[in-house]
Amino acid sequence: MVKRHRLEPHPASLGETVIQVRQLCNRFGPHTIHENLDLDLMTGEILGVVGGSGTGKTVLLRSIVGLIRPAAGHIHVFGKDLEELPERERSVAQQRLGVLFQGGALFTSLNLQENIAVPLMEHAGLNRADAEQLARMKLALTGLPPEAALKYPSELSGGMVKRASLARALALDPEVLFLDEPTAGLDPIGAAAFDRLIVTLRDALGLTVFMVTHDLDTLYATCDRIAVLSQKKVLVADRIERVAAVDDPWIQDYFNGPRGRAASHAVPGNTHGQKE
Ligand SMILES: Nc1ncnc2c1ncn2[C@@H]1O[C@H](COP(=O)(O)OP(=O)(O)OP(=O)(O)O)[C@@H](O)[C@H]1O
Repeated sequence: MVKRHRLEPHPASLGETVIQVRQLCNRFGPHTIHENLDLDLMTGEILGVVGGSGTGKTVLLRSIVGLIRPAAGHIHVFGKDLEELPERERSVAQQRLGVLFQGGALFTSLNLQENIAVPLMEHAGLNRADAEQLARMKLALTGLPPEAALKYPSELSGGMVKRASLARALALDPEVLFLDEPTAGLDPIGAAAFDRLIVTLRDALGLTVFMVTHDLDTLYATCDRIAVLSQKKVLVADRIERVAAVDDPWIQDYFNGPRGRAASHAVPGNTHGQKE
């Protein structure tokens, strides 16, 4: 088994609230997904968002970035409610948010540098030559070799697609990065490398990261705090050892089941999960 050691914790104490979700309600027809959900995302942190399948993690992500209109509640991004902003200002605020969607969402008919050049031409007004040059720099930032720039998504491994998708999420120099299941489908070595990349980029670029994941190793290796979605709200949002101690059946199964204990044992000096 590949052990994924916890990376250096973020040196700075948690900053200000960059995203504030209050009393959020999301419904699809008769189905209520979120009911009065509250959550804060602090500047500079990596927040892991976990919960059972269908608890609404992706819906929460999509609500925050403005892709789903909530039934009720408020989402303040950089201190402003995106819904209340005029179109132009909303678009500027949304460009400060980068999203790595589940599956990557690259255009299959474009090579990698063209994929990343698209938002640079559309939103930053760059000409094609400058956009593609900057696109190659973004690809390098995510650890891809120069020759990857001219490859098409179908020619790449899963890990390379993730990196290219990350490069596209970073195209417009966002301040907050949203990741939906970033390590899903990667082998343990590729997943561990992606964990390191996320922490390195957070530190180097001063990013704040909101990450939906089921990957316990990723949670232990990268996250400053974990938010657990359950019963239509955020049940708890705290440091992992405190979350794992919460007396809730899903939390106990998840963090203190065999896989949770194995992931926590991979962290040097961690005592959580060692008691039966
Ligand atoms: N556009 C939509 N229309 C109707 N229902 C939707 C829509 N998007 C999501 N849902 C429903 O909302 C619920 C939450 O979905 P979501 O994808 O957020 O769950 P999740 O917690 O991310 O799950 P998983 O861990 O399995 O990816 C699911 O029941 C899903 O079917």
